[in-house]
Amino acid sequence: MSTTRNPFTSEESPAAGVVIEDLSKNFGDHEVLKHISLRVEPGEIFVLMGPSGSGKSVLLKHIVGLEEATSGRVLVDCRDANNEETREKVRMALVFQAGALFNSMTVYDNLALYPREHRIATEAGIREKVERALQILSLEDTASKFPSELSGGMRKRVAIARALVMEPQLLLYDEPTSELDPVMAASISEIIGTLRDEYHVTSIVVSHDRDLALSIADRVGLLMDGELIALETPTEMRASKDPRVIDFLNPRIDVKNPRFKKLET
Ligand SMILES: Nc1ncnc2c1ncn2[C@@H]1O[C@H](COP(=O)(O)OP(=O)(O)OP(=O)(O)O)[C@@H](O)[C@H]1O
Repeated sequence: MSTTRNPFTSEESPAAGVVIEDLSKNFGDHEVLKHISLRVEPGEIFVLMGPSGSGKSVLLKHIVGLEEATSGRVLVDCRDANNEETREKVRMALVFQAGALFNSMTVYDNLALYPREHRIATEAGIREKVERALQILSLEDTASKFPSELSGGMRKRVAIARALVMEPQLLLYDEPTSELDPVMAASISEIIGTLRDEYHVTSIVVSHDRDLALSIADRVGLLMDGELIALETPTEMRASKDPRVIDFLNPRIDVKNPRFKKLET
């Protein structure tokens, strides 16, 4: 089993793997996920892509135990994802689309919130962890600022720093580069890559960002209409002959025949 070199202490802790076995999910008679099977290895960066509404967020929710499978199962670090004990035993951190920071608290207090609530260290120990996380993400100057005073890209970095303070075995990102300019998006991708390379955190990233997926992923999964139609390395995906993969990665803009008109008729 690969291990996570904890960035905050000398302690070693196992990076968590994820196993999804024949997972299906229905909401009423809407089949949102259809017989999904995949493994994310400890220390891997797995990027899940797919068109809007294809089921990416629902799949992520199954991994963090927020949705229950209609059939099949999800294991995190060999434990049932829906089991309450799994959330206590496996340190999972989720970086949300909008960052989900508390606007009434400084950046420092946002980062210190989890370790304070869970009494995982003394105040001096918490300071050390928070300062280390801010340093990893080059955010040292923002500690006393409020989230509203930061740019969108900085807020995303703060959200990642806050997740790091939890010393996660599994980091899940939901659209980490959405609403960012291409340079900022590239820097967030680099950070995700660095965390894998230096600390061997397992990362699952839901993203529409083709550049992110093809540059930092170990493997990419492509969901379409609830089906996992491709599960490949970026090199394999670039060379794919599947027209659905080619179309998704290289969308053509056809002003004479716009897609939304097709949807209306
Ligand atoms: N709680 C729910 N009840 C009913 N339907 C739901 C629920 N959650 C999601 N869905 C439906 O499941 C489908 C997949 O939704 P999901 O949010 O996973 O898509 P997505 O791929 O993450 O899309 P986007 O890229 O736009 O975020 C959608 O049709 C959505 O309406």
